Amino acid sequence: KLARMQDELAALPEGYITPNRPVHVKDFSEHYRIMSADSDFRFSEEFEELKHVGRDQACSFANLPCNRPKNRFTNILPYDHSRFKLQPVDDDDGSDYINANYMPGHNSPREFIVTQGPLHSTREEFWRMCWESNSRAIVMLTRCFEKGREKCDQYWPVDRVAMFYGDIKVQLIIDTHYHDWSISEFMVSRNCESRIMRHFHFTTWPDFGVPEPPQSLVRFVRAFRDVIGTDMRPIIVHCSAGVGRSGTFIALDRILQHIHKSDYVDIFGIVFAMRKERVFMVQTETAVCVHPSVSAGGAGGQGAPAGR
Ligand SMILES: CNC(=O)[C@H](Cc1ccc(NS(=O)(=O)O)cc1)NC(=O)[C@H](Cc1ccc(O)cc1)NC(=O)OC(C)(C)C
Repeated sequence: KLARMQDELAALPEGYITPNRPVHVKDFSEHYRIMSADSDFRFSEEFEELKHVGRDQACSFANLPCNRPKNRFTNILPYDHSRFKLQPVDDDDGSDYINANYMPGHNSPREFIVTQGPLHSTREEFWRMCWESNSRAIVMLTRCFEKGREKCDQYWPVDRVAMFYGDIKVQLIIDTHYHDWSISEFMVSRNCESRIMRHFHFTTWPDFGVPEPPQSLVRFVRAFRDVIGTDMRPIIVHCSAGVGRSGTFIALDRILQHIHKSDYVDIFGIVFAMRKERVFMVQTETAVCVHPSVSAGGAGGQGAPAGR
């Protein structure tokens, strides 16, 4: 069946971009060898085919004068059709706007909400999105400062003193530190209702770089998924722009779950689908190669918490 699918794909006319390119897991190492040969030549060719995917879609709300200051970067704007809409506040133009898009995952078409690292001026909107989406998990993939540049606001309390972000109260309950990440639990309250939200913070992934070793990211994704399971409430994912590291995290989460139940993997199709929802999802063609030995659980768990 897979061979017939691959023959049909190969027979498609020149220039037709196929949204799906399945590769059999047992062939993945050979596939990776071929694609990465000559300085990733075929990976670069395939990545180039994704360049324009989704780019014909409107970003009209992001470009409204009242919303422009809410965007961290001028070239990273949410598409209208998949943007998260905040509950509007009275007659406040733009009060439903945040730079964030719904994103499909392995378990559901709106499993994730991908967003930019909050600005100091948009931290209240960020917490409104956490509350109004009914999310119980935040994945953060950047540090607040990298190489002296602000990548993300310090939007959460660093000690047990409660912080208020608009009408939302956030109080740290517990935080556990590991070598490459920390996991915190917050009590989040609004209008006499309280919820527990978890914050999964991966701290060793440089912007435009790769985690070192890449296996640390695989371990983080597995630790995250071990805690979350298939909770159907949206998972909020952000880095600085909410495209490169966020897209790679979601792609890896999908791949690791998919290959537990299937004998093929379609990385191209996953990135193609994400780019229809948010611009530039996954920024470089050097995918984090998931060798079957890792997906079978060979990478080990979180290890003991690092010293504080
Ligand atoms: C290559 N860098 C960028 O495109 C960043 C946005 C960005 C994308 C991805 C990431 N990595 S991440 O998604 O993993 O956080 C960080 C920052 N954009 C900016 O710095 C843009 C400039 C730019 C760069 C490249 C381009 O093609 C168009 C415009 N600058 C910019 O927005 O300047 C402000 C912050 C002063 C308003």
